[in-house]
Amino acid sequence: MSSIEELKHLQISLQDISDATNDFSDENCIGLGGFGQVYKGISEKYGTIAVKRLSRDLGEHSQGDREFKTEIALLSNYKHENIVSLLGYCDEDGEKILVYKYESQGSLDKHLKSADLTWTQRLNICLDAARGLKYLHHDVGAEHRTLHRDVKSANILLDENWNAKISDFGLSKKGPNVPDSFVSSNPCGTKGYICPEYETTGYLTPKSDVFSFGVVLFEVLCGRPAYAPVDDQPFYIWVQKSYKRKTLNSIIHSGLHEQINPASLHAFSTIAYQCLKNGEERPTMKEVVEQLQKALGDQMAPSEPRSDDFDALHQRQSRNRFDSTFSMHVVGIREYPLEGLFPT
Ligand SMILES: Nc1ncnc2c1ncn2[C@@H]1O[C@H](COP(=O)(O)OP(=O)(O)OP(=O)(O)O)[C@@H](O)[C@H]1O
Ligand SMILES: [Mg+2]
Repeated sequence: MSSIEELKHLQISLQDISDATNDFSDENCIGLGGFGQVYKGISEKYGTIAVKRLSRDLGEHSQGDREFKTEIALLSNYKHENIVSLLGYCDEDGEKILVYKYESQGSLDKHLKSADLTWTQRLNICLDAARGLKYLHHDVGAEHRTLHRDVKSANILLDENWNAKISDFGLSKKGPNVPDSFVSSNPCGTKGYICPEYETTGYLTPKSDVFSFGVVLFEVLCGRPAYAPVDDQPFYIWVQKSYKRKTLNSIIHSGLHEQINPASLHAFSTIAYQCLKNGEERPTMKEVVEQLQKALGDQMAPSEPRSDDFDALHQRQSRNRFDSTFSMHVVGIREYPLEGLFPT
């Protein structure tokens, strides 16, 4: 883990950020999150940027301050096409600001309902995001292995070509040899996406991210956000019931009916459903990537007939469905405090 001293080269002056955002003008404000306001800016050096300004009332040593330091420390270590790029940061005059490459299509949650976003585009977005998470869980090397802890469609950003990138690492946990399971004392995650066992036990594992990602997959399929309950029940319970009753046809985004190849829908919904199972039974992100690749391949295959009656096909295919169980090696319950990532 880099110390803040080693990251000095990432510093951007407050003056440069202020110039780029028209002195943080309201017209430049593009969003508001838990960290504070987000502004679009144009910088001579970096081009179009997104500027996250920590709310002053979150203050020093607050959760926001910890998230600020975690985000810088983590993102400076990651280089992957499906992970958002941190260009720099500013810690000056009591301001704490993160500067990212601007992703022109914004976050995935804003596009869920869009009739213009095709099934193939949706599949590619999910596959990109899954590759980003797979990188964090498996590919980055033991030393930098990371649980994201706040996987949701608002934290998946889209560039001008609809390539997806995982963002918002502030809540992430990492450390040398992050264990497969630990108890978190910090509040984390977002309602609608948090796995049920975390709410009751406080346990976090890579499978917690997998659960949240499964929720995102169903958001993409149904074209609605998971933070809103449906029929007085959490979104994930609603989709689980529909999957089990084989009535998915009635809950998928109406604009997708005509486009989805039934085999693709089968592969996609099956892996999404597996992600929502109990911790041990959920797939790894590696397996999620493989199944999404299959869903994309099935969609591109020209010979498959389109069918409006996916549920009938699902009933036939479900006998052969992807149903392996995945074991997880639990090495113990440990706490990785975020303090200490940086010298104080
Ligand atoms: N790099 C970026 N490029 C373009 N838009 C961005 C970028 N980063 C953030 N945004 C926009 O700003 C909004 C707010 O982002 P932010 O991450 O602060 O909040 P959030 O994701 O809604 O919630 P949380 O605080 O839990 O992450 C996003 O939904 C997105 O639309
Ligand atoms: Mg966010």
